[in-house]
Amino acid sequence: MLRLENVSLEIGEKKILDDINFELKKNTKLMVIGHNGAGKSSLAKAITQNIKYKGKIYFENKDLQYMKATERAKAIGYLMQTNYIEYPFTVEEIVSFGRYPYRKGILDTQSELDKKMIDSAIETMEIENIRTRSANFLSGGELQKVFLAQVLAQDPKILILDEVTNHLDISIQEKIFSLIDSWVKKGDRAVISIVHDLTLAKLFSDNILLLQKGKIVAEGKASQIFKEENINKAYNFDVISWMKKRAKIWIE
Ligand SMILES: Nc1ncnc2c1ncn2[C@@H]1O[C@H](COP(=O)(O)OP(=O)(O)OP(=O)(O)O)[C@@H](O)[C@H]1O
Repeated sequence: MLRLENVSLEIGEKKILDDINFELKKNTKLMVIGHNGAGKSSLAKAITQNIKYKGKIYFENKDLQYMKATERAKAIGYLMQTNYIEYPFTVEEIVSFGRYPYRKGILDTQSELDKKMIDSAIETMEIENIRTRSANFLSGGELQKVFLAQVLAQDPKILILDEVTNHLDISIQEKIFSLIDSWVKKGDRAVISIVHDLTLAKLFSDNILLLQKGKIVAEGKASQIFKEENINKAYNFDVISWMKKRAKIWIE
């Protein structure tokens, strides 16, 4: 579905992404993990064409660089790590922006399908109660749900979610990843989630990419990635002992 070939990115002297190669298959949930500054968000920006890179990125064998912006938006939906809105759009308006790739022009009216997708995204994210409210006065968690609803309304084939559970309380975190599970199960779709929470990565991934200083240092199922020799080295920290210690305090 998505293929990266020798993707590299340098800013000044610094190598941000270093010869990245991987393939994202249909019906897969891929999690990207790694230390702060490992290159996770830069990888998301390269895939979504928000940053210049060397190498090739293909969506269904089409070079993403040469796809029209609207075609790319139908292929890939991107929820950035930080989102803010300056103009006081309503929640419904923000969600409806997800449908722009399907309109003929800025003045084109919403189709029945647009309305259906907007309603469905609002219902899925359980934000009906704030539908007519201005986004300027929403809490961080509410705003995050609104942006996720927008990207669901966009109905892409691949979702790229950068720290999607930012601002969301623990009960919503579980819900969001279960929802992403169901979204992928609809078929012919895939998701790439960048997460810091290694428990979420273990629970909700089919595959994991472990990045360290812009390089993929391990790739595979959670059972392979969370081996001490991989994970402790990549974080330069005894991750496994720390995770065990954390888990232990909740077991009586
Ligand atoms: N436009 C830029 N100019 C200079 N350096 C940049 C730029 N964008 C990213 N970087 C650097 O590239 C490195 C990787 O950044 P990136 O945001 O991709 O990391 P990350 O793995 O997502 O980190 P975090 O977990 O902290 O969000 C960092 O050292 C960052 O400072």
